[in-house]
Amino acid sequence: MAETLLKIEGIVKRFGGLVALNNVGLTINKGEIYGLIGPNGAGKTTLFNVLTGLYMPNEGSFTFAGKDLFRAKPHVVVGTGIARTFQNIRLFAEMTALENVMVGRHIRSKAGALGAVLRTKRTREEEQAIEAKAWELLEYVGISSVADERARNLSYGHQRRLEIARALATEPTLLALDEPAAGMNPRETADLKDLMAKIRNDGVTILLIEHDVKLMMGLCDRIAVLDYGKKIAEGVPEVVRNDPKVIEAYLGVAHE
Ligand SMILES: Nc1ncnc2c1ncn2[C@@H]1O[C@H](COP(=O)(O)OP(=O)(O)OP(=O)(O)O)[C@@H](O)[C@H]1O
Repeated sequence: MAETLLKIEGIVKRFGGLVALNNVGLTINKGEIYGLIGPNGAGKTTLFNVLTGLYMPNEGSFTFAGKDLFRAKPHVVVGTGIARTFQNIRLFAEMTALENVMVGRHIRSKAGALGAVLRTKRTREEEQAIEAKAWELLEYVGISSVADERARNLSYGHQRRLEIARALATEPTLLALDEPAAGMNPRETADLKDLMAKIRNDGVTILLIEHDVKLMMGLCDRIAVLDYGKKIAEGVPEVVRNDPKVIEAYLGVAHE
């Protein structure tokens, strides 16, 4: 029996008169790669923003790992185990790759602000542990060779991986990736697919937005399709791919 990790029901998000999410419900099981597809403006990123506390939903319910996260603030969401990356890369451009990951890791640190100012032994030890973990994560995503480069000087593919490492630094149970393959060449996309499979095999559930239909069909366990803020289909890739509503709204001829 699949174990439910995330469950939303009846989520409504309005921007003035625009209903960006219209009564959306879905369940993500522990250990799966769950895909979200749909045309531009369908509400995919809005849903991510609701799930990570950046947007307050108007209606609905949201539980994660048994906790009520409806209208929870971003730091509460992260603390509960949801991490994300952004469609438009949001790294600290002037910091090194290593420092970027260390920032992500600080959320799990215990010494606190006073300890950081006083540079207590405990703080120093913790700082070393954070740095060691950051190195480990850079190795994990395959970019430790550029650990000391500033983020802004990294290639696009490396920046995407760095964002993933930074998100993983918060030790998430659910990793939400918003178009991680956007702008990547086929080689980088294939490598990214392997990385996502590895992350899932290591026990992290993945929620993924992507327009690369081939990638999604080959990687996801289940896929939901949004169109004009409504979920119009959900299921295993094979079923979603052949759903006439999905073909009409999104897949069309171009993706076949
Ligand atoms: N902060 C906001 N204020 C007003 N309208 C918004 C806001 N964010 C999103 N919208 C609107 O909500 C709708 C859904 O947008 P959203 O970005 O979630 O779509 P999407 O499916 O992620 O699209 P894309 O594939 O282009 O990223 C769009 O009509 C968009 O203009």
